Amino acid sequence: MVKVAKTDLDGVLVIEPPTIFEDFRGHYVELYNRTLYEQAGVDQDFLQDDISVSSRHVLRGIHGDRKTWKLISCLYGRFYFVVVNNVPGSQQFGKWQGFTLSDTNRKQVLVPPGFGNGHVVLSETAIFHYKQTTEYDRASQFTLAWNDPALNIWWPVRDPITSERDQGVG
Ligand SMILES: Cc1cn([C@H]2C[C@H](O)[C@@H](COP(=O)(O)OP(=O)(O)O[C@H]3O[C@H](C)C(=O)[C@H](O)[C@H]3O)O2)c(=O)[nH]c1=O
Repeated sequence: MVKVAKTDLDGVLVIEPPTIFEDFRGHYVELYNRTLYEQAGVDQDFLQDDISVSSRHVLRGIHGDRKTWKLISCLYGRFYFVVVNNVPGSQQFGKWQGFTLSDTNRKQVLVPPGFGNGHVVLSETAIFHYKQTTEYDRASQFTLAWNDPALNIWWPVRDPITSERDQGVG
C-alpha cells in the first residue's frame, strides 16, 4: 500500500513507495505504480521524467510554474528539499516547508502547480528525480530567491553552490 501523508502545506503530500524489498544483494524499489498511486489519490498524469545530479552543497531552485505537478524522489544520496506556496491569493502564500529525502528513507514529495521547489545536496553526490505532468517549458517557470528574507527559509547550508539564475538576493 502507498503511504500518503499530508504536510503543513495544503496540497503537498509526502509519499512512501509501496514496495521497498531488501535482500542480501541490496534493495528494490517501485518508485511509481499508476494503479497503486491512483488508489492512494495520486492520480496525476505524468508526461516527463527528469534527473539532476549534483555535488555536495549545490542548491538548485527555487523554481516552479503555474501548471505542473511534480513527484520528487531521491535516487541516490541525500538532500534537503524545500517547497514554497507561491499561489497568489492563497491563505498560505509564502509559507514553506523543508523535507530531507534520501536513498534510505525513500520518501517522495508531491508538489502542486504554483509551488516553488528547491533542494540543497547534503551527501557527496545526489541524484534528484522527478516525474512531471507537463513537458519542459522554461518560459513558463518562475524563480524565487532561496535566501529571500521575505520567505525566511531555513537551510542547513549557509553558502551553497548555485547557478547564476539561483544566486539569490544580496
Ligand atoms: C528543467 C529542464 C531543463 N532542461 C535543460 C535546460 C538546461 O540546459 C539544463 C539545466 O536546466 P536548469 O538549469 O533549469 O536545471 P535546474 O536548475 O536543475 O532547474 C530544474 O530543477 C528544478 C527541480 C525544477 O523544478 C525545474 O524543473 C527546473 O527549473 O537542462 C531540459 O532539457 N529539460 C527540462 O525539463
